[in-house]
Amino acid sequence: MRRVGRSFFEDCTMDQKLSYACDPNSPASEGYGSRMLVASNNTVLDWRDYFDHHTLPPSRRNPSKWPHFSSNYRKVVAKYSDQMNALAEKLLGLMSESLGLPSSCIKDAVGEFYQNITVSYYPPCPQPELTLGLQSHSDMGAITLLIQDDVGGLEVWKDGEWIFVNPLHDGIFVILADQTEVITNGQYKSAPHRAITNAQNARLSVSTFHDPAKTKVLSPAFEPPKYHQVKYGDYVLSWYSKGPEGKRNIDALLL
Ligand SMILES: O=C(O)CCC(=O)C(=O)O
Ligand SMILES: [Fe+2]
Repeated sequence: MRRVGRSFFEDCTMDQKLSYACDPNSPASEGYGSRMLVASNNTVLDWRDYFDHHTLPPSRRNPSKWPHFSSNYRKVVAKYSDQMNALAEKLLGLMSESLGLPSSCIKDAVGEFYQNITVSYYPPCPQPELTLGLQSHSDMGAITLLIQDDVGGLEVWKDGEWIFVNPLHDGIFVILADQTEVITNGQYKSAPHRAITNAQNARLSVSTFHDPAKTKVLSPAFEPPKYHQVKYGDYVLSWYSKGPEGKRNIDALLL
């Protein structure tokens, strides 16, 4: 997956990339784009190019919208999507059991996965201290599975400081997202994270997001609830209108 992702960003001409351009006016639209996140005061521009693939449910999967320049690109993305889907479901099952719930509990609360695969490409940045690759945020959905190359740049906010995530070549980094925090009533917390840049090396990461349907209503599976119930589509709209900074969107749901 890393190899085909890298080939798109490094071997294709700008015209080839732009032939798959996403719609810049529609959040999370499928295709190639730059700098998705802009801070609410419009000042922060992320130092990032990306390609977003809509991969699940099967009705959203249309490989003709994915690059064809590398011969097996579409096959690799489809297979990777299926494998990440199975892993995400398994992990949510183990988390449910760890809380004394039936193993299907969190997955049932999320419903059918809406899965997006985003390949992020961070070119070397001449002045890395002036910008971020991707500003601080927590992911909106249920669970994100991330792989990165050996350059490194992902940081997670823990105990009041940013912790650098050492790249593990064969490791998959699990990032819990906001709806898992709601469903587990805060027993599992979503993790604020960001990507920093560096002046020397381009960096690649692949995030596979597993989200509820926009129509799904999420609420805590435990009493007394600590979070308001929320329709996922409303949550996404508010995330994009207020900006992602840190965890302020999920904090707004606290009772
Ligand atoms: O590039 C990374 O390591 C982080 C990517 C990320 O957080 C995201 O795509 O939501
Ligand atoms: Fe993220």
